[in-house]
Amino acid sequence: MGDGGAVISARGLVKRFDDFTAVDGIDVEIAAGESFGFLGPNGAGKSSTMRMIGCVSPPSGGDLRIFGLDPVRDGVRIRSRLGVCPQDDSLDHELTAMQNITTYARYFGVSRAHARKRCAELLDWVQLGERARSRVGDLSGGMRRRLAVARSLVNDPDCVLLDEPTTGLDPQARHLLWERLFQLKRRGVTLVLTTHYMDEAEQLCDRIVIMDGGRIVAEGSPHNLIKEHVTRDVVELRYAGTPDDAVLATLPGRVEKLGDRALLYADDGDAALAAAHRAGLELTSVFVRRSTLEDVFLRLTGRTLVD
Ligand SMILES: Nc1ncnc2c1ncn2[C@@H]1O[C@H](COP(=O)(O)OP(=O)(O)OP(=O)(O)O)[C@@H](O)[C@H]1O
Repeated sequence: MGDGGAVISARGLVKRFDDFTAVDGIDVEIAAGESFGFLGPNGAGKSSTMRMIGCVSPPSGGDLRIFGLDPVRDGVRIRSRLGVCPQDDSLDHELTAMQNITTYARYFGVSRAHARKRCAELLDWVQLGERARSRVGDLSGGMRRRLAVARSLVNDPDCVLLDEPTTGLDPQARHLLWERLFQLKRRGVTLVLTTHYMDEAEQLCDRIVIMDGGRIVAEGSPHNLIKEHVTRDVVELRYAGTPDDAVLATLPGRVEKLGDRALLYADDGDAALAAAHRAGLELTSVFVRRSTLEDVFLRLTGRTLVD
């Protein structure tokens, strides 16, 4: 495979659109069997990176290897081992669920007889067996996402690229899809996904990079990133009016002001909460929670992921 077993290896990877740089020299190494995420807000450069990895958009600079191969020269060989689930499902809404997958299977040279069996198995696996004959236009958003995932597996790929797999889905549909992705992970399939949902990154990924403005601002396991960049707990303080900065400065821990609320970062949230009550702030609501990747992003960029 080359690159010491790396499925994906990028060095100084760049993507430019005319004079705009969408991906600005990133280094990424993804090992076989890993579940890896690109986390970042809209416009961070996640999809541009995925499209280069998926061999649909050539890099403007740097070095990229997938399975040790060059995506520009060896795109066909790479794609035969990759599953790609793009952000816009690119499903044909006039065709049935089954037809969407069988058509795709033929691109990969799966024989007609075998394609039918394989596609039926995949539809069952994503719980769409009973909707095989339904037109895609009649399926819900969650069903379409599951169909797109099933379709990306027709060639039995070693690595699956999922661009925002659950954006726009309701919680039940997201959890069903997550469960299926866990199954793939357990089978040893390498998963590479983009997301702007921190809980998705925390749930699914062994390791993530946080992207902002085309660059990587942090890398590590979700657990370690939180440990490294923020405290264990956060107290969310909502207040009436404008709080006195001098009072906020007396609170134990780092304070981050965000519009109508302040975040108080402290390892012992309950003690910090008690101190906030004692400080005499005019609070309308308070609660203590564990720090998340959202807090890491805020710490590193000064912005929230959903800005
Ligand atoms: N084909 C293109 N031509 C010009 N600019 C582009 C093109 N594709 C992407 N961009 C720009 O590159 C930047 C990064 O876009 P990209 O889609 O990679 O971000 P993203 O992190 O995936 O965000 P999103 O979650 O919105 O998809 C954006 O500012 C976008 O407008």
